[in-house]
Amino acid sequence: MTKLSVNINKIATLRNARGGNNPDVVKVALDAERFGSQGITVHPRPDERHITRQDVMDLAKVVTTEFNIEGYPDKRFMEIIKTIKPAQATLVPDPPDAITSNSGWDTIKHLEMLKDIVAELHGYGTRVSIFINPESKYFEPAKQTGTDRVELYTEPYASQYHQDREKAVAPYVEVANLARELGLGINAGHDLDLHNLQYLKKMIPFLDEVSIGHALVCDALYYGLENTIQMYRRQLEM
Ligand SMILES: CC(=O)[C@@H](O)[C@H](O)COP(=O)(O)O
Ligand SMILES: NCC(=O)COP(=O)(O)O
Repeated sequence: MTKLSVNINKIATLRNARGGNNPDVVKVALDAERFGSQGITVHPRPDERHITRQDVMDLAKVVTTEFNIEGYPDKRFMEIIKTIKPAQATLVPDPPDAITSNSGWDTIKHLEMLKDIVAELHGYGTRVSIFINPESKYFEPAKQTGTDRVELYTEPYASQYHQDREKAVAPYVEVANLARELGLGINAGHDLDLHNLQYLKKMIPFLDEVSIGHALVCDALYYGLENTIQMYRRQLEM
């Protein structure tokens, strides 16, 4: 079964726009779980443009599904993980000023650093996932880091989907099979939506988890959060 983890970054974006507590990210997370989300994902970026460190502390007290925290493994991020010991930490190579995550790790170049980070996170009892581009050369080194899973960076798939979905998905099928041969768990995320999700799942039926935020929150403006979460869940169960 492929789990849906709802990324609530954009709920915090809306909240921060007015400086109050509306929408309340804790309430949205609890409601998302009640509506069928099988995990909650957040990405507390250094500039706190959306999810803040305090949000993460507050959510850690109440999230009952899998709590997945994404981020660049700097001192601030590692302190957050050490403090709350979430179910999963997803390492992304984002520079502080990145408008969004736009690439996976060069696991060849950063192998030794990632090995140390993965070992430290395992010491906290946290599963580790490493954000990765669909390029085969990065997968054996990813395995060498000791990571439990990789997260396939799916923006290139999403951006090509409408032009030629077979061509768009091909590299992902190739590296997903390689990851499985290596004994790596497989997550996927970035720009997945109600148009492209079902085909990705069909072509990679053994996906462990998808984390979806931006498109899902946008869809919820039209369909409501409960209906939207169930629409995404159905895409994974077809
Ligand atoms: C790692 C990834 O692809 C996304 O989870 C990322 O967290 C999106 O970040 P923004 O919500 O800041 O665009
Ligand atoms: N890891 C991907 C994620 O959490 C959400 O990405 P997006 O759906 O906001 O693009």
